[in-house]
Amino acid sequence: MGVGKSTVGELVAERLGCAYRDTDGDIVAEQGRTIADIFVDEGEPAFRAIEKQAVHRALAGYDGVLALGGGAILDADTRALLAGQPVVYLSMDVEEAVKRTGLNTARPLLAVNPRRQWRELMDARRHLYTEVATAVVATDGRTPEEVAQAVLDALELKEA
Ligand SMILES: Nc1ncnc2c1ncn2[C@@H]1O[C@H](COP(=O)(O)OP(=O)(O)O)[C@@H](O)[C@H]1O
Ligand SMILES: O=C(O)C1=C[C@@H](OP(=O)(O)O)[C@@H](O)[C@H](O)C1
Ligand SMILES: [Mg+2]
Repeated sequence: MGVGKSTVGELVAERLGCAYRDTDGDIVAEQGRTIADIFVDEGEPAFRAIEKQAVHRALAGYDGVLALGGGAILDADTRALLAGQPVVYLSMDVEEAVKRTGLNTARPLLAVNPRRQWRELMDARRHLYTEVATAVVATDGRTPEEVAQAVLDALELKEA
């Protein structure tokens, strides 16, 4: 969360001259409410069910860059769907995470103590990010443009 998937995903798509979509954006458009409101109204399990459908719909016949929400890979079917696709895991350390997400209330899972909650989520999820990733790109100390370039390099893709 907050590592730059949405920001960098869009930049990578621009450079490749291909489509871009973000499953959180799709969910907000389809539901007509924010991610935070879905969590408050219906809870995390309901959000995960909506998210799973959104990822499956987004990937069907898709040719472009897709930014996922950070928790999408908690679902085993979603992880299976990602197998065989180029998947980039963007990483950062906890201090960078707090800088990028700390004052923002859009991410309900970081709402109370962002440093502790981010660390706990990463401890629970790191192995899943590693499992689905075909490339890992560190984002600490890099601008979004530099991260986008590192993603293209890691995937051995050239700008359009
Ligand atoms: N490389 C970077 N360096 C500094 N800030 C960044 C970087 N990438 C993204 N950000 C900022 O961090 C915040 C979270 O980015 P976002 O793309 O929404 O992350 P994600 O989709 O992974 O949660 C945004 O305010 C964004 O502008
Ligand atoms: O990691 C998570 O569980 C979540 C990440 C968020 O997306 P970003 O990773 O784009 O912030 C969003 O889907 C929701 O707040 C839950
Ligand atoms: Mg995002």
